[in-house]
Amino acid sequence: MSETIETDVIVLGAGPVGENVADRTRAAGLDTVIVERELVGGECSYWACVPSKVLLRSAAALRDAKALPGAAEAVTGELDPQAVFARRDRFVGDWDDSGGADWLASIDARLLRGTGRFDGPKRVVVTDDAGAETLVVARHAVVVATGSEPVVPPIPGLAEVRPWGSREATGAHEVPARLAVVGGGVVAVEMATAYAGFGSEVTIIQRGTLLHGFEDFAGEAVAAGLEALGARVLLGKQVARASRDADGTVTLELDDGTRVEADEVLVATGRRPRTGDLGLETLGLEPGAKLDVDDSLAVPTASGGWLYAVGDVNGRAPLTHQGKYEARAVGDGIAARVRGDAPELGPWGADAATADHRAVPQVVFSSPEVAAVGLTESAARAAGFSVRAVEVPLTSAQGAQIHVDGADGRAKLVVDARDGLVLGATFVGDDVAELLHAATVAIVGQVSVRRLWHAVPAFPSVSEVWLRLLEALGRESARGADGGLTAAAS
Ligand SMILES: Cc1cc2nc3c(=O)[nH]c(=O)nc-3n(C[C@H](O)[C@H](O)[C@H](O)COP(=O)(O)OP(=O)(O)OC[C@H]3O[C@@H](n4cnc5c(N)ncnc54)[C@H](O)[C@@H]3O)c2cc1C
Ligand SMILES: NC(=O)c1ccc[n+]([C@@H]2O[C@H](COP(=O)([O-])OP(=O)(O)OC[C@H]3O[C@@H](n4cnc5c(N)ncnc54)[C@H](O)[C@@H]3O)[C@@H](O)[C@H]2O)c1
Repeated sequence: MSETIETDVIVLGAGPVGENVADRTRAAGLDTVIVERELVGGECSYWACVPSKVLLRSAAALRDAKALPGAAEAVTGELDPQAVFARRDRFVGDWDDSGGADWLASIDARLLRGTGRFDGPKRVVVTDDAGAETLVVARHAVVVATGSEPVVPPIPGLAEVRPWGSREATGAHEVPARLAVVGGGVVAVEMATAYAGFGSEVTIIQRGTLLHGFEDFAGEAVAAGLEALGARVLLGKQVARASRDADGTVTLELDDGTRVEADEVLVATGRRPRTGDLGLETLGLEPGAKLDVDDSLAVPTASGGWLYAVGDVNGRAPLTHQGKYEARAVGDGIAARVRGDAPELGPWGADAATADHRAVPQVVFSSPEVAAVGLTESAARAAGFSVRAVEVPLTSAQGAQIHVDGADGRAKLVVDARDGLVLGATFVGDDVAELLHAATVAIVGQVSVRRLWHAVPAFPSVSEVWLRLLEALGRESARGADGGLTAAAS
């Protein structure tokens, strides 16, 4: 061991979540060492959220312009993928993390570059690229924020065709003429949308339906949207085997005998927590498994309350914004304990990640977009709520018709019939992302539909769809403690 460092808090992983932990612990004056083996900023900044959204944005803007008389006539050329890739390169800083490292330096967090591994409680050994080892010992806490890694299913021949993962799809500099996409989750539909927008001949192969876990109409609309972009959508089919010819063509044989040929194949079949090589066995925990946490983000099985896990690695809500929310809670909670104060850990307390269970917002930047928060109708019923659910077309708000010609889409509100509180909302349509936060505020703020009648959406904004949803619940929902819904619940 070349060196031993003592510090108040160790943060393992400098993705968006680890960075936010360090931000809070440093704000509280705690000495903080943050360990990163790749790029400060993590998956999200360089290979996930940011580049994927940049790849999607230009084609979406072009589609909108082409759907608007007056603007359409001004569009005289086609999308230029190379210009989009150049814009993406700018957003990811050409995969240079000096900006992130400078920011860590500016808050006086100590960045240790290398791979961190536990060597017993509160002890992490960091090995740098040259093999030099540093032992870091935490006085108070270790926060694991090592993210997740893609899973490639054991389909015969698949690994041998050298498939793309999300890194290759978000980092590409060329557009394959034909792209096959295996999977039907968020990565699959967003990347299928992006490459269809670039002019690739896209085939998406999914064993079930698209966007499982969202309201059914979301996946159905996205499947129709992909077909409208020229993609082939094969649902209820599995890839049985894969091979690549000498000329580079990949052939996927499906379980029903269908053959799909492509120049590249993107495997987007989910991710697992990155805990396989963290030395968890030295803590009596299982390597490779997600780190289960309580609402203070502590790993309860580790004695002494010094071990925390935030972001993708705990498997609660693997999204950047939700991980950053957990990071703020855990950083402040650790600081409170060190000061000798009791952290606020009750539901909706400052140091508790309550929203992970009740109000996780997510936007899928497909065409149409999908924006959802809270429970779907079926999840609410499964959880035992007495449910009232209503759906309206997005174009019932005139703002949606003005926004773009040929507008389409749906909005759905799921309400607890016993007290009129909002349990969940889903919006599908062009540019619906910005509708979502109002629904998140309604759920977290425990605003009843009775009170929502007084939240008047501006005319002619797309937000008027909220009024249409209330009208679908009925004017009687403006009265009574339960919003008048009990009688109408099923
Ligand atoms: C294609 C794609 C698009 C996505 N788009 C969105 C989106 O639009 N919105 C959204 O909210 N979410 C999106 N996500 C999910 C989002 O990327 C993750 O939720 C987010 O990156 C999780 O942050 P994290 O800090 O927990 O993990 P990561 O971003 O994975 O960061 C973990 C960091 O820890 C480091 N690390 C791991 N092990 C060690 C170790 N032993 N020692 C030292 N360092 C280590 C890694 O190098 C990495 O930098 C997307 C994901 C993908 C794949
Ligand atoms: N806009 C966003 O918020 C955004 C964008 C991209 C990714 N993400 C997050 O990143 C994470 C990873 O996304 P993802 O799409 O890779 O995972 P996912 O879990 O959302 O979807 C995985 C898909 O792969 C399919 N699948 C799994 N095993 C398979 C097999 N053996 N054969 C065929 N299909 C199989 C599943 O049915 C599912 O459709 C998710 O947590 C997601 O929410 C978020």
